[in-house]
Amino acid sequence: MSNVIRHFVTFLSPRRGLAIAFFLTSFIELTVLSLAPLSFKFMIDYAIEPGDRNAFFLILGILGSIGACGVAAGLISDRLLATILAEVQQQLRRRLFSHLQHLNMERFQASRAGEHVSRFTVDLPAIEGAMMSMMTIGLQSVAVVSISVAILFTLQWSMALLILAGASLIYLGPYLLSRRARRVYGAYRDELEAMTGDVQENVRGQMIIQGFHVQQTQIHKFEKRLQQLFIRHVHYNVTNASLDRLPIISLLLVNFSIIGFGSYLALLGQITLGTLVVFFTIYTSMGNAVYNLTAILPSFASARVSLERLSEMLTDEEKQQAEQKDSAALQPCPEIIADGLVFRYPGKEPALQGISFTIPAGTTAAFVGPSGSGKSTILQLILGLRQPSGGRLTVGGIDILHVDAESYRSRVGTVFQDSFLFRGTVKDNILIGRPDASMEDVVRAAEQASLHEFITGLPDGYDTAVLEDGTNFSGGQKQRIAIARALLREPYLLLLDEITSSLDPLSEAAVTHTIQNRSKKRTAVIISHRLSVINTADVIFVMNEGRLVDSGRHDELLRRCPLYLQMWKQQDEDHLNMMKKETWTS
Ligand SMILES: Nc1ncnc2c1ncn2[C@@H]1O[C@H](COP(=O)(O)OP(=O)(O)OP(=O)(O)O)[C@@H](O)[C@H]1O
Repeated sequence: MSNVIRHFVTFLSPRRGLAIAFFLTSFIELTVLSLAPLSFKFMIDYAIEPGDRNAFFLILGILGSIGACGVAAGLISDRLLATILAEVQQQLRRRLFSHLQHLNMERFQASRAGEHVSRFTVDLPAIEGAMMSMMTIGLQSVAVVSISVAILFTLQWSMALLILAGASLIYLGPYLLSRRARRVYGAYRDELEAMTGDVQENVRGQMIIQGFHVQQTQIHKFEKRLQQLFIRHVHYNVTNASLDRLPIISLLLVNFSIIGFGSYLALLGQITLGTLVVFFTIYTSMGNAVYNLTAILPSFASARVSLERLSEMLTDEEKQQAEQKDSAALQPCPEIIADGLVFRYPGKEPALQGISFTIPAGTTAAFVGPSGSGKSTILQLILGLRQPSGGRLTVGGIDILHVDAESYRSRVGTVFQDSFLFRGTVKDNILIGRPDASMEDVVRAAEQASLHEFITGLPDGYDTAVLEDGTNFSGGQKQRIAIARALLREPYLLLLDEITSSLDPLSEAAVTHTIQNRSKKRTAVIISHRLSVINTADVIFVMNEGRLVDSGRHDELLRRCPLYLQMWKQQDEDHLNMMKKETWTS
């Protein structure tokens, strides 16, 4: 609990002024609330018992004025709290989203589909709920209990002691249960997250699910997930109910003892009737306060689980400050040097096994090889999305291990195998390459990617809406938008991963021409299964099973590299077969 409160205090510190105003107004309200039971004593002992009407009206007037102050302070504190909580949520959402933008690829791939979304939809609201409880019920209950204890001890110590012991008993049960509750909440949350991930994956894969007509298999798989979730859900509800029930039982027991002991003291004449009424009233409000405190324990346990899940984000900024990065910007025509490069995906055999190569400044290099030979991995290492497990990789003299992603990638244009489009317009999607580019630059990039004519043929041209995942565009169109995006950046280093796989032969020829007709400032690295795209590259690296087996120009490799020759012949054969098929069908 103290850990949770410590975090909450950290969240409050940037808005210290608001927080102080809130605590001040709350203090006024709570003091009024806590002292309210004393009014009975004054009424009974100074007005009702002596039968003094003047004293009655005086006490009533004073009580009314104090009460009005309390209500006004309460209203102000509500408004302050609403602002504080909204600001804290806003800040946490901002930090979480920004943290998400800087997660490395390994972390993304190790996470489940629903994990990151549930940080926003489950964990942040849980933290807000607990903060709200702490600053309303928690604060109120602690104040009521402290003030009540002080009053009770000034009135009669033995009664006060008994009430204090009783109040501790009410709190004890839930406190002991809280560790188990945290475990149960965490397990339930994990299962809920897995279910969200399943639903997300199912929605994204609907085309395949319906295409293969495997809905029943999906329902069956989801049923299994629901069964696991059901067990966790029952545990969750039982724990919640126990956290509620235990204090009620303790409250009844303590009620019984206090009524007996208090009445006995009054019977012996050791306390006045007014004092007895005050004791009962204070005990009732104090019992309620303690009960309320126990009622917010589940939200604290839940917030603790959420804070643990967000711990990566909360420590992120400190880590970033600790890391020393090379913020040197990429120079034109960078030379790329790999020396004994090793890379291993977690829990797998090395995908790259000690690769060394040099891509001279301003040249076009191509990586070819069978599927799974490690080509895309090299590209991701050059881009700095992954860090080498061994060896050294420098781009334009910058060691990729210490590169500052922002300054380095600002001059790198990349087209990935999967040409992802964001919701927005075609223009927005191209502008991702360089948000401050002019419309002329956008059109030029689109022309270079053989896209301009297609866009101007659309009803809304560059302002045509792109739906989620770019579902209203074909694979080839998406790929050309992604190419325009990369070219718009005017990159010093161009990285292209299978960019022509979805293009028709005409677009392929046009795009290939654009890329090979490079500016003097650019180095390009191309991965392609289509050797026709890369046969004019300055240097071609042939990969097989994570190793570099040969390198050279197209003609040289055809003469001396059996694997390259085999791939070339295979491609020729495929091409001929395709031509024959087309002639036959036409
Ligand atoms: N995210 C990943 N997690 C684990 N292993 C991976 C991951 N990505 C690739 N691999 C493995 O690393 C090896 C190299 O993969 P890579 O994608 O670099 O090959 P590639 O030559 O680009 O293949 P392709 O031509 O089919 O795209 C393969 O054995 C692959 O299974």
